[in-house]
Amino acid sequence: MNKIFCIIGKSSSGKDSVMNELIKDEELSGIKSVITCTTRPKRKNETQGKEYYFLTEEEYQKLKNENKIIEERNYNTVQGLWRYFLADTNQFDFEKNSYIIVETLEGFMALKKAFGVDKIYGIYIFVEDDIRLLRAIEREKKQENPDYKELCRRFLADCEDFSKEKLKEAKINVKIENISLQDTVNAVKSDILKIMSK
Ligand SMILES: Nc1ncnc2c1ncn2[C@@H]1O[C@H](COP(=O)(O)OP(=O)(O)OP(=O)(O)O)[C@@H](O)[C@H]1O
Repeated sequence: MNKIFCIIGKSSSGKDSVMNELIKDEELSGIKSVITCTTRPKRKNETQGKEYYFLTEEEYQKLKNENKIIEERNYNTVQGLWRYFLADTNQFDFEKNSYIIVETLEGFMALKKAFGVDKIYGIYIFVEDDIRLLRAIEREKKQENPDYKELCRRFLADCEDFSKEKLKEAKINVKIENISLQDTVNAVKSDILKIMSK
């Protein structure tokens, strides 16, 4: 059954790393990536249209005025307001394709509301906080202008965004621990193939 598969997880849990491996996998070539938009600055190793469409605040305002935003979340960061949003529903054709997207918990809930519970499948990627923080610091070190203040803000915000209560309420379909990246990718892949073949 075709669905939108949502990869969900805290900051630096490994969502993008998992996603990058899945989209390269030929067995999953029938699944289209849903690329969301953001107004946050592009990181050094990111590519326009790959991880996100990096748009300006003006471009966001235009889409908003045209009622093309399905769901959005906004963060007041130390570098200013960063928006993350999904625009335009026309891209989904469940007769033909399944889709995959990296989502927040709120985004996952919004998609269930917009498309119905049966169409949305949540995959929660997690790793213990100590490992996650170390991975976040290592990733940040490689940036041209490392922003450890923002890293800390996001780390703390995750505690609230992914509280036990919210995770329970969201009813995510499956939870997978990201110790070895390859094992995680394999687990996610086999779960997706199982669901699609039903
Ligand atoms: N299994 C793993 N073992 C070691 N390092 C990993 C593993 N998975 C991911 N990483 C590394 O951890 C860092 C965070 O991973 P990634 O950027 O994929 O996380 P994310 O969940 O997409 O984060 P964010 O939401 O903050 O963008 C990256 O530097 C990545 O290379």
